[in-house]
Amino acid sequence: MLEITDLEKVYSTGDEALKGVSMDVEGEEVVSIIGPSGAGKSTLIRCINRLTEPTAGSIVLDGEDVTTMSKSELRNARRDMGMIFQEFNLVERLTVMENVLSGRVGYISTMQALRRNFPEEDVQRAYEVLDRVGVGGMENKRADELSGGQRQRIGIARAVLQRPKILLVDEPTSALDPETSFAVMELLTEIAREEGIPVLINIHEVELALEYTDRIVGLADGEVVFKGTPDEFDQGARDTIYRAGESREDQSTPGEQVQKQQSASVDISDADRETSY
Ligand SMILES: Nc1ncnc2c1ncn2[C@@H]1O[C@H](COP(=O)(O)OP(=O)(O)OP(=O)(O)O)[C@@H](O)[C@H]1O
Repeated sequence: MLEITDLEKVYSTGDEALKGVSMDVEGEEVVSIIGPSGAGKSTLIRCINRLTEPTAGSIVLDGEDVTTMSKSELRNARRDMGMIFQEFNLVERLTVMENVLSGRVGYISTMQALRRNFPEEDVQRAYEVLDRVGVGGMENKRADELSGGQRQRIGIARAVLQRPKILLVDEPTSALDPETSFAVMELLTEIAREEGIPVLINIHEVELALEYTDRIVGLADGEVVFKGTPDEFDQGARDTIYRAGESREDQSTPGEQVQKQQSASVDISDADRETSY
């Protein structure tokens, strides 16, 4: 279904975020990517739909290489990839229903989109999906009137309405309290099973990865250092992922780290791409 081979990403700042990552996601499995801060987890997820442009390697989704696609091919391919974000990426001043229906924008003409003229069946399904994710009855509320957990449910509903072939999830619980985090992970994995699609999740909290995912990929300093099931994830694996990252992080001086942060915030080429999704 999704096959990533020798993926590399070097940012314009010179940061080597991914150094030849290979992994795959099959069938209906839920795979988590874990690793210390700066390991390259977000970069990996975002390279898959080219929100971040990979430097080298291939990403094959359902037999098609995403890395070599033209803009219009990529637009079509993105319909197959439902993306769920850490900060929800909702349009705050729009209603819940408008936000959810934006998941269908890739399927209608520009004129229809401008008039927000969605087919009746999309609207009906939006009601059903909103009900399923636990926010039925909130269709006419503005997104900025909702709690974090409710917003993430809308984010999930929007991705599901897209009828994607895979869900890509970037730190879905980082902005949520622990109880809501468990509820959102449960919902996400249940929904994926109901829809019969695989999920790739970048997740900070190891405990959530162990509880809710079928397979774990451990990244440290841009490299895959662990692949296995939650049962195989022992203290040795934990040390490999987190100590490897720590010892490598320690190699740069505090001055170098500040410099890195400053240059990371001005990577215009990648920031631009974020807004064009
Ligand atoms: N836009 C950018 N420009 C330059 N460097 C970047 C950019 N985004 C990330 N990086 C660098 O790439 C490396 C990997 O970052 P990434 O955000 O992918 O890691 P992560 O594992 O998701 O970290 P976290 O868990 O803290 O979000 C880091 O060294 C980071 O500083």
